[in-house]
Amino acid sequence: MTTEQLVEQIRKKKSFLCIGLDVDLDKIPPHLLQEEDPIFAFNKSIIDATHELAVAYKPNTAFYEAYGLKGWKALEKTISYLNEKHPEVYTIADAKRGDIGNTSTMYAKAFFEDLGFDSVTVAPYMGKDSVEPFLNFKDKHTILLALTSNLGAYDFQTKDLEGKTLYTSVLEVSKTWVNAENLMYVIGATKASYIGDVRAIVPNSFLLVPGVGAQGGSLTEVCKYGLNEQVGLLINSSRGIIYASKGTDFAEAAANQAASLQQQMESILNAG
Ligand SMILES: O=c1ccn([C@@H]2O[C@H](COP(=O)(O)O)[C@@H](O)[C@H]2O)c(=O)[nH]1
Repeated sequence: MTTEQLVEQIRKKKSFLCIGLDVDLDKIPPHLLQEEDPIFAFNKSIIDATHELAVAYKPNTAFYEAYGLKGWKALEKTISYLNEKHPEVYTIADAKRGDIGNTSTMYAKAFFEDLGFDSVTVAPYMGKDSVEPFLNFKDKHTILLALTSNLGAYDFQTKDLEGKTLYTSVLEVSKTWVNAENLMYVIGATKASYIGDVRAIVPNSFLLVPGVGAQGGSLTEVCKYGLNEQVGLLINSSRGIIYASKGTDFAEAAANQAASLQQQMESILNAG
């Protein structure tokens, strides 16, 4: 999907919500465990109930890899379902990959060609040649970890490196790479006070912002400095939406949580 198509969806739905499909078999409604594929059954119900409220879905691959072959099959079924039934939604494989060039090329093929995701999250630590293979794919986005939502972000990302912080270098240097227009960045919602600085370096890029809901980040704070002319934000919530109820009403409860965030987003967009 192109950035323009994503922006069109955001304007149409008045939403920049991304729903995280982080499926944990210990947390889904027990009645689904009798299904042949409980992970897919859960995802399908959540997607069907929320697709008009969200513009993106983000399965975190760890939650599928943890279940071996049946987890990977559920991931394949989920992305196929999204691409076939809801082709207008944007898809993110939250896989946090990145390796030497030829290996990165294989990661990119796995997520973009085999599975058919629109984007994949990538760690910048191994530098330019580890990221550029992802950037070579037309109409696909590479979402670079810049300033993450967890506490450990302060261990390295905010540390000074030759007069600037490490995450600032990630933003500045990555902007110079070939096909940099295919980059987006992960900025944690818990780091809202840094978003003005981020926008000073990447005013036009999309930011994937996890950390609202279960991690305590504030949508309003993120939007204050994060919005740009194309909206430029995808706000992710996973547990706060998909585990709103463990009963038979789980999909409806998820839709209510998603609707609450979508309404806040609509008000913010109308006010801007
Ligand atoms: O900095 C980051 C990068 C990725 N994540 C991922 O986003 C979701 C957040 O889930 P919640 O349940 O809404 O907290 C999850 O998949 C994380 O691995 C992040 O939180 N922070």
